[in-house]
Amino acid sequence: MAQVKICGLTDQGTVFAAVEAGARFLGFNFFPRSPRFVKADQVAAISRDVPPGVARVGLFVDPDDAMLQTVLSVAPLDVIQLHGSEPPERVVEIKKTTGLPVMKAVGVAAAEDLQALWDYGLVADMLLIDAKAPAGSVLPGGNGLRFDWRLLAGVKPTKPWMLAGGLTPDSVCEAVRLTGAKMVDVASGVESAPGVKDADLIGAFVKAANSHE
Ligand SMILES: O=C(O)c1ccccc1N[C@@H]1O[C@H](COP(=O)(O)O)[C@@H](O)[C@H]1O
Repeated sequence: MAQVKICGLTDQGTVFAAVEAGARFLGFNFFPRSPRFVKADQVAAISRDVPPGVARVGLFVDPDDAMLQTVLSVAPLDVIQLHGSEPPERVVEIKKTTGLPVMKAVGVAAAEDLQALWDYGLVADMLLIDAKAPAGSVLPGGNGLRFDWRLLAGVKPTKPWMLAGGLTPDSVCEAVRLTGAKMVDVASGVESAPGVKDADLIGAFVKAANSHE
């Protein structure tokens, strides 16, 4: 059984669908170039009735302090997800300036990429292990790409971590089995078109993530 984060929610209906399905993390994407981008005031409106125990995660890509302050002055967030090339010192700064826990994304394509898990494990509160975006991609994540999950065999990060990258209702159970992930994150795998979440797929994803012992 793995806890689920549904990332890239933009409307009340799918926030409700994710909560109803049992998602424990709701992701709101503040990267302007993403098809899942959502404005802070919209997040404030659609996340108002989120029950206790469900964390609202703000996804940022190399944000400056002004951007973080602007968003946080409007949108109620519980966790900051950093999905850019923020170095460890910047993770420390953002934790300090926002006062929120930070989940740092680490892109993995090969065994050598795993070193970053130890580096960021020293400073971040949580880690997000995602497929590394191909060079030249517009999006550093959310591309529906997976990595070779066998790379994580025997790897025990020092901080709580989520598995991400190309997960779908059909693949998430196998991903959890192979990696031992206790938390999983999905964006494109529960959409009917880029940026358009599908309540049935969200339900199927959470059910599949929970079906592994
Ligand atoms: O979803 C996006 O548009 C996005 C944009 C920029 C950075 C990260 C993004 N999404 C994150 O990427 C992973 C995997 O997504 P997918 O399931 O493969 O589509 C996930 O952690 C999202 O939070």
